[in-house]
Amino acid sequence: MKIKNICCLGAGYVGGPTMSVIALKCPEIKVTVVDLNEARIAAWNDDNLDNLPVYEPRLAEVVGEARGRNLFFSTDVDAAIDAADMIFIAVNTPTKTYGEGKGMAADLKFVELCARQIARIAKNDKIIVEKSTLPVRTAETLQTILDSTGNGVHFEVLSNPEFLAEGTAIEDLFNADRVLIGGKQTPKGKVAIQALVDVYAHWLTPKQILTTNVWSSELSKLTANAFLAQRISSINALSALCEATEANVDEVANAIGTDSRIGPKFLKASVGFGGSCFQKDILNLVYLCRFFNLPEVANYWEQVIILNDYQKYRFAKKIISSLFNTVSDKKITFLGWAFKKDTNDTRESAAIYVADHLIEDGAQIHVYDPKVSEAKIKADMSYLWELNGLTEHKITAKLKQLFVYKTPMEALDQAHAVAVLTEWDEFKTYDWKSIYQNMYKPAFVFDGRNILDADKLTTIGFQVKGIGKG
Ligand SMILES: NC(=O)c1ccc[n+]([C@@H]2O[C@H](COP(=O)([O-])OP(=O)(O)OC[C@H]3O[C@@H](n4cnc5c(N)ncnc54)[C@H](O)[C@@H]3O)[C@@H](O)[C@H]2O)c1
Ligand SMILES: O=c1ccn([C@@H]2O[C@H](COP(=O)(O)OP(=O)(O)O[C@H]3O[C@H](CO)[C@@H](O)[C@H](O)[C@H]3O)[C@@H](O)[C@H]2O)c(=O)[nH]1
Repeated sequence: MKIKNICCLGAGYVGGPTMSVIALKCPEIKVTVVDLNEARIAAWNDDNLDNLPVYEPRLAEVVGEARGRNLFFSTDVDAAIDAADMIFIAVNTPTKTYGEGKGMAADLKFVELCARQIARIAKNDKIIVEKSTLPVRTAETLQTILDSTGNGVHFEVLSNPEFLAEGTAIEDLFNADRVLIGGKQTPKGKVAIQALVDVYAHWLTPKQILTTNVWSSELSKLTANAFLAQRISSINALSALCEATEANVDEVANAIGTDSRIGPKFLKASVGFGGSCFQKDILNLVYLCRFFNLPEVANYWEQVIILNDYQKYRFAKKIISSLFNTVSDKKITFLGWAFKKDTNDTRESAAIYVADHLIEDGAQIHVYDPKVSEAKIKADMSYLWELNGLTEHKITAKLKQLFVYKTPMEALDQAHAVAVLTEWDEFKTYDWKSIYQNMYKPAFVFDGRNILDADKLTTIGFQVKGIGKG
């Protein structure tokens, strides 16, 4: 079966880049990405490619080539569903903030709405591809909804989780370690799996395309993120021990990473992992384990999150204790707000939680991030405080302790301390000598990413505190 028309529900960080790459690599397939969010779609259609709603290196180039040729962005969801023979669901699946499973389970309401809409519109057979990250056995729920509300057409549900990391999305899609496709082992299931394999085979080798049953595919996505996050929490746990013993966490990571069984990647100690996926997916895994009455397994994975929270708190506490146990009315400059470099995404960024702790202690937080806007930074804090039950009055008061700048030098002028929250390359290139001259003394640098040259900064006169450095 040859796919001619693809539709993707959800034009976010996954739907936008993945469909752009599919369109680029498969010029004979028409790809339409739809979203309910009109502003987002307008931004994807903006003539100025600098205004795309997602910042990713090389994304503008890919969109520029395919858009209008065989790549389209639209809010007409019904028309796109009707025309497609393969429909990707790439909508958000955040942690539930209400009701049963609040704070743990994935909120599947957006996915369910997609299934109901597809069932209502579809008049011919369609392949439905789960691209969103979903709890194991969601395909069963989708199939039930599709079959019981549909117009008698056949729906074949595949699981095709996405493994791209933000900041390297295009590179990850062009040269994926692997693409995973789970489907039913029935004749129709196998045809659907092959149809999706053929899409990816436009640019990936057979070795890069793995096929499994649906449940293994769904569970592999949660497992991959749990293992990756576990490595970060492991090295971050040891960073605390390094600080107490004068060992150097980067040296320890390098020493263990050269063991080919351990490997060097994902061993960078930090202020804590962020992003929309790790925490959400592990909480979801923990919830599933408890649901299946496996409390020991649940507790094991939950510790990865507990340690990550500890790491963010520890960083904030270190700033407070170093600044003579009070940050009240002191200017602390945050370099970086995004959850990692080369993205404008701030979801679950460590910066949000560190800022919360410091603002609670009376600090004035002055932020510069090369890709994150003032509105976004303020919205991130307001959202956290709303979730924590703060009144509007209290939120307005706390926002007065938060300042955002368009240039780093303004943010750094007359600061008591600098904290590096994101590992943007440009921070390494600043004129740290003149920054020092314009700061209160003693001038502190808290490098939450261990990216700055600590020896050089110490020579200039800074008091430098890295992560996991004694
Ligand atoms: N962000 C990542 O790097 C990443 C990587 C791999 C997997 N994932 C998973 O992919 C999924 C999407 O993540 P994201 O970061 O792209 O989310 P996102 O919030 O950036 O985008 C989701 C989009 O779906 C839209 N949407 C919601 N309901 C809709 C509907 N019924 N019809 C049409 N559009 C609808 C929203 O308006 C939003 O624009 C999640 O399950 C996530 O866990 C994310
Ligand atoms: O050694 C490391 C590596 C990462 N991080 C932090 O961990 C977070 C997540 O980073 P990364 O995994 O690179 O970015 P994501 O875009 O969140 O990607 C993860 O989550 C995606 C969504 O599920 C998956 O598709 C990817 O495979 C998975 O890497 C960020 O805050 C990083 O700064 C560290 O602190 N130390």
